[in-house]
Amino acid sequence: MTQFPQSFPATRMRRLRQSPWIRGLVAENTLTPADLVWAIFVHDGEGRVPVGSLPGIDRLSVKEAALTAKRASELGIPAIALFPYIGPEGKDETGSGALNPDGLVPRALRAMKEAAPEIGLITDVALDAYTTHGHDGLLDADGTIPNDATVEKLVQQALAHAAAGADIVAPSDMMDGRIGAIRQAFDDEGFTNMMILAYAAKYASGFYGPYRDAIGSAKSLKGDKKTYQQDPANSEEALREVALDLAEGADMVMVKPGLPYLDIVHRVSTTFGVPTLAYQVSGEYAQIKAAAMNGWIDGDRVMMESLMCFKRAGASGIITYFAEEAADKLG
Ligand SMILES: NCc1[nH]cc(CCC(=O)O)c1CC(=O)O
Ligand SMILES: [Mg+2]
Repeated sequence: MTQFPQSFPATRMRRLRQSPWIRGLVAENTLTPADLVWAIFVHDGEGRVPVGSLPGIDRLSVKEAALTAKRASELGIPAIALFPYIGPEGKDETGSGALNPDGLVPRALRAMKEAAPEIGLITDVALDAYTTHGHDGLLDADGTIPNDATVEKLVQQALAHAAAGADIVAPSDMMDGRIGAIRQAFDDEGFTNMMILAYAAKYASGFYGPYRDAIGSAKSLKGDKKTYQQDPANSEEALREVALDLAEGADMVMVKPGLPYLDIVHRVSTTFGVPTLAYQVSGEYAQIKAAAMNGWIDGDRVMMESLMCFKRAGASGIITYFAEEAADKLG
């Protein structure tokens, strides 16, 4: 522990806070558009469709997604994470739509790559958007989510994304062993340079509410995800999860949700020293927007403060629905 021999009045901490230039000079952390990953929703229809529980966020057609990739490039945002809205007609019991090499996500990937090849594209590997029951995996008759059978599906989904031009796949399902299985399949198929961002420490959280609305799984979700996502009471467990995913071949790890879990972000980044991303999830975005719309907080200020806090905690980057707004302000 550092020693602090200073004492008042020789030391006055307020000297370094007296004007913007000195505050800027001594700032310990910075936030730039390069820290942001823009989370977007894509749909199979035309144009943009607002998501009621995420004010300012629309589901985007493939065409709009391509324009968004160009916009990201203009704003200096390095990467986009895309999440599909799949209507009832595209869902089934086993989530077979997730494996379709010409499905919505592969088509969006191709269009976005063509529009802005300089932007990194990150896909969500999980079955929840595609299953009638809304779980990230398969669902057995007795209500269990079978681990190993689910992993086989996820491998196929990840391969479809890689073939369509994804730069990073991000398995968000929390099955055991899926990172190793995906890495093995990538190596077998020649996708040696595919990056894997593991949602290593993902908690069973109430903060995902608006997202499930956005991808069309809110109404269909049977039960909860507590048998595969982590218990919010635990942090040692998060370190074990991260260690396993790194050993299995993850290049980067993610902690999710974000703000309420900054202690986990900090512990992971200091313990492992690997790129650690944090996901400012839908419920966090919605809280800030709702309070701002009521005039209870200054929305812009709280947006920027929340993003800076991720950096201070040790995040290498932040997946956020605020990416466009924040990058615009920072630009
Ligand atoms: N594969 C599921 C997935 N991927 C990203 C989110 C949540 C993101 C958010 O709330 O913004 C979820 C939701 C869940 O686990 O139920
Ligand atoms: Mg795990």
